[in-house]
Amino acid sequence: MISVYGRSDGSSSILTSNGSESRESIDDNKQGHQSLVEWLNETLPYLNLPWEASEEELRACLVDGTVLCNLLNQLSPGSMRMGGSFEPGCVNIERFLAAMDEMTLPRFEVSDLEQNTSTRSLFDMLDRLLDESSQKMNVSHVYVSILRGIVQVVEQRISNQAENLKNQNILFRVREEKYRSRINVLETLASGTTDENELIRSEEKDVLQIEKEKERSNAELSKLKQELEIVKETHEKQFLELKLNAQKAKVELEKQLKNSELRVVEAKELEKLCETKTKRWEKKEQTYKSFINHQTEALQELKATSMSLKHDVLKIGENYFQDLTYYGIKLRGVAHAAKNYQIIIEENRRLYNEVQELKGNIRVYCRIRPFLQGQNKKQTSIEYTGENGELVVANPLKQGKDTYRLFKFNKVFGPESTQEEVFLDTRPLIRSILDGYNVCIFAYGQTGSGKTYTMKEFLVSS
Ligand SMILES: Nc1ncnc2c1ncn2[C@@H]1O[C@H](COP(=O)(O)OP(=O)(O)OP(=O)(O)O)[C@@H](O)[C@H]1O
Repeated sequence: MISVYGRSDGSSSILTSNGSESRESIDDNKQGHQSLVEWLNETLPYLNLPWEASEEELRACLVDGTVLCNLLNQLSPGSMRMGGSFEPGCVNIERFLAAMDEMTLPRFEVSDLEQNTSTRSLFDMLDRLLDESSQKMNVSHVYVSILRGIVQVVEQRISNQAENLKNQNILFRVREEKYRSRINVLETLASGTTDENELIRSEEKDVLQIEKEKERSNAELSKLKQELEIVKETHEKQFLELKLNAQKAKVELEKQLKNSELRVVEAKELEKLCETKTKRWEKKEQTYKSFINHQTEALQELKATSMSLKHDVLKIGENYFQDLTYYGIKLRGVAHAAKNYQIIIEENRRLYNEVQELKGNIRVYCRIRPFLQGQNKKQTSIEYTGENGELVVANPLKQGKDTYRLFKFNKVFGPESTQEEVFLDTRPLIRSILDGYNVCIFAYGQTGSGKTYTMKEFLVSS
């Protein structure tokens, strides 16, 4: 919609459909609006319009045409033909237009205003007429702006009336369509009953189907009721079981609560024990720390001693090496001496065995056994034993020269001779055995003469 606003200088500004207008035109429009309000209050004091009255308030004031008529009567007394009071609505506007005719101002017909399509051109024409009249009749700009405002109010009112007429036309059309549809229904009802019968049959079929469905639904309902009862029983059983379980769980929970309380007490005791243990550990830690410090000090001392020992060991090693070299030299001398010693020993051995050979390779010794216990000591046959191995044996059974018989041995051991004495005389033969010479020692004599006794001791001693 495009609205035309009056101005104090007689010009007009155009407001676009989205309501945008230049800043300059808005300021001019405000000034014109305020001057219009001031003029209306001065002309008709009973209006008592507020200084910043909005355009809507201004329109509401002017909408019924009474204020327009009063204004025209005030500006041109006696121009309005009325008896002191105005009728509301279009009557006042018609009177206002008639007064304008008398004032030879251009006018318009109310019937033209009722047609909404030509309203815009009509008001454009009015605007132009107002411009022309203001130029021709030297009417003040204020007056022209008032008239323009009046025209705008009339425009608004007429547009509202046109909108109402449109709505009424739409309502009438809707009602007409309703009535037409009812008439069509009635015509179809009157046209024949066959369609109705078919409709009735189909309705009966529908009723039968509905009854069947009702029976099915009843059966399903009874089944559902039975299932519901079963479910109810099971739920009750489950509820009882849950109740029992809950009671058991409650008892168990109480037990667990008691156990937990006991555990809490135990935990507190443990906490106390832990505290005491931590104190002990702290004490032990302190003792260990002091011990470690002591040990570190001892270790440092040990390190120092080990260093001194190492120094001493090095010194000893040096001395040992010197001693070793010294003893090596000595050992070489000893080895040299040993070589000579071996030669001397060999020589000695050779000489020794030569002595043994000189003593005799075959030696015969005689040992006289002493009398055993229970033997008569007077019944001996030994008459004489010499130191050079001579032995004289007496035979009482023979007489003369044959009574005594002389035997010659390397040595004769008497009855009092000991085992050591016998061995000392045979020991050089044992050395000859060790020197690699072959030696044979055997005993000869009658039974019980002491061969085993002598040889045993000889073997043990050797
Ligand atoms: N010189 C001795 N001094 C003391 N007792 C001896 C001596 N020689 C032997 N006898 C004793 O004489 C007993 C007989 O000695 P032995 O058994 O050595 O004789 P024997 O010659 O070996 O006899 P046989 O040929 O029967 O074996 C033993 O009881 C032994 O102890």
